[in-house]
Amino acid sequence: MARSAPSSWPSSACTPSSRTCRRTMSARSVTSTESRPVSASDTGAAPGAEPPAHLANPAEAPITEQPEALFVPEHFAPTEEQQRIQATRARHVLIEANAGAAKTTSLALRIAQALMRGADPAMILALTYTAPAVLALRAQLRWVGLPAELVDAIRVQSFEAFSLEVLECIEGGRPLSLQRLEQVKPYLLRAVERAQTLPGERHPEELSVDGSPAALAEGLLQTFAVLKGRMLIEQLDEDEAMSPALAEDLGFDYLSLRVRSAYEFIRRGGHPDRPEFRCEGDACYDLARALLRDEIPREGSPLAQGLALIVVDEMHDTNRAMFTVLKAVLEANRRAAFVGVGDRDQVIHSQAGAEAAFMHQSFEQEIGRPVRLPLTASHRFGPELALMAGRLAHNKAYAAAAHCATEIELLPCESARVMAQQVARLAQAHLRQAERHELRILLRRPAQSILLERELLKLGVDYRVDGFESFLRRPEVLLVRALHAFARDDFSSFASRPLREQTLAALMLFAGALIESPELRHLDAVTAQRRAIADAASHIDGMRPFIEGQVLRNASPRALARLRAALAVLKAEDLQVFGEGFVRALDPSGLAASVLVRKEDIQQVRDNIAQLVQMIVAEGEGLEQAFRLLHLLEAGQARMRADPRVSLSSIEAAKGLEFDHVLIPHLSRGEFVGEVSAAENRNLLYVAMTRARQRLSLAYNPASPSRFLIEAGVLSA
Ligand SMILES: Nc1ncnc2c1ncn2[C@@H]1O[C@H](COP(=O)(O)OP(=O)(O)OP(=O)(O)O)[C@@H](O)[C@H]1O
Repeated sequence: MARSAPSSWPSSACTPSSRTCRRTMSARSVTSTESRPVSASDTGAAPGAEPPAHLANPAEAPITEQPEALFVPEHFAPTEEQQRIQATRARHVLIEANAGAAKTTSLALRIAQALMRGADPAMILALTYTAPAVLALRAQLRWVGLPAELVDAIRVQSFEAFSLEVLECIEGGRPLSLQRLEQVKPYLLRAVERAQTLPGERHPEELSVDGSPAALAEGLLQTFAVLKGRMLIEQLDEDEAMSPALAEDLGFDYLSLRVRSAYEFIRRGGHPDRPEFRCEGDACYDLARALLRDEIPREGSPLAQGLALIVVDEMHDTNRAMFTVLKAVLEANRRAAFVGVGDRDQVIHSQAGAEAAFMHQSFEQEIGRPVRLPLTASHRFGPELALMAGRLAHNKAYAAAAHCATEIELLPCESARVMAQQVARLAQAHLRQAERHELRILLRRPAQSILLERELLKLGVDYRVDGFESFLRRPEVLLVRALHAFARDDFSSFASRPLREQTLAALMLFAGALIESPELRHLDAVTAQRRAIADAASHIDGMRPFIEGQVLRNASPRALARLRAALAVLKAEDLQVFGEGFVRALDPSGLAASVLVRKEDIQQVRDNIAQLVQMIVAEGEGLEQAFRLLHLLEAGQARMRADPRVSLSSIEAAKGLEFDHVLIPHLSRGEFVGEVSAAENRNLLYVAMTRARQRLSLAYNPASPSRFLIEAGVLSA
């Protein structure tokens, strides 16, 4: 039976552009006889009966006795499981399924179906945890066959971006946005001081700090992220005074909780309407907090957006703050249907309070009993990889669709250098293939890219980096390059303005310096620095005076001693002196520890500089030539094509995406680690492996392979 898309779309919410979109879509999506009609019985309702409350979704279209036309995607035939998700009218639907099991695709089909039913694109809201997940969902919306302008009209946003938009609407403006943890550090130190000096403090003995409070910064910020993500403080009784015993009950120390409340006081202080600043995660937290305190008016609430469909991708990464926002959005849009998808083995943000429970008991208790629908097989990769991924994820069952096959390749390499060379050759061979396939090299830590990038550049392989900077642009590498230029008084290789700006910012960061300028005194420190750097970087001759007049003059005494010692080594212009003495003189760990916050970032600086020095020494041609080579490499990199088929990235940046060929190097003991729990490292490898479509290459040192390779059954014990 042939069915056509509805001939008349509801006009109330129709904008001119969405009308155009709909016309295009209705022409494309006329269903064929192949489409399986999905009846109300799929969702538990008797055909023709009044929809029970748990099915109500009149915002999309009224339920009629007519069997419904299904949207037909362009490039593939949805499975019955996918069609059931697409056609469901259940009010709340949750889908928990393995990586690659078509969760995002099924959300895209569900959205297309809502549009078929007459929903305006503006009535659809898709929320995700990360920016890559936003891209992944948009890509699948296009893949199922929705026209580009229609996809653009659908709101696909991270919880943070959505919350920011809502808050802006309430607050009438945006507060300062702090991107780097280092920008937050001065506020943090003020908060420690405030907590320690607050009159009437009942437990001052709990607040004393041995040594510099700066050393506490990382731990404090991590604690804040968990407290905010979990909204622990907001769930306490307002009259309950904080005490060491209560802090212990909550699983935190008293000092962290007191500093947190001082920090929040400072962050909110000064502005009656909005906080002074926000950093990542704060918008979602602020909105959730305002909701819990009933500060968002129900009448005319900015959350009441007349939505017909709300979907959440990567729901396993939801934390309490996001869940609070989601609940309120559902509450304010009661006619909307909801579909959430996730995979508990992909939780890689537990540090921000992510919990798979929001797809289970919390959902059932606080929102309602959902209809759970299955997606049983991977459509991304073949059975061998599915088996490995299943073993890694605590031996869970893992099926693969019949059309998938993935080659698994093992690359034993006896050293990091050999590994870099082999991976670079593989990338070179990849680019020679006729097909425009994409190779993604996934790294656990950015420092692992240095040798590899050097080899890629040597072979003239175009590549892109995602999730971290190319090593040539990392602040610590720019610092070393700028010190060398300063020592020789030759800045000719800093020809581009953005490079000069990045370099001066890196120097200010490591010097621990603040801009001193009478003209900029009226500005806050962040804005003053941005202005001063923009001014100095506008001309190449501005580099030296800025380094002398701001960096070295305002550096902290300890940083200054390190920078001067490093300059003395560089002035010797001797490769051997450099190789033996540079790291000792600069003391990268000490330098970084006094200005950076996260232990992982401090280790990155140490590792990056160590790798850089090793690389320069290995070139073996003299110091000046080695630095010239760095500049040439950078110039070569700047000339690279815009869409290279080889990319290097962090695993976090690849989450939710997929690639024809995935290569994971450094799968050796002690190398696939970071400042997270063993469980989260395992999840990171699970996410990395399951991004592969046709080929997965795993490189490791055969003398000491990672235990994960053994647990996944890739290697025998
Ligand atoms: N019915 C189908 N037939 C063929 N391929 C399909 C089908 N459904 C989905 N796919 C493809 O399967 C792959 C995996 O789908 P998708 O990205 O939706 O999975 P996912 O469950 O969201 O994955 P992850 O959780 O790992 O991000 C995609 O390449 C998608 O285009």
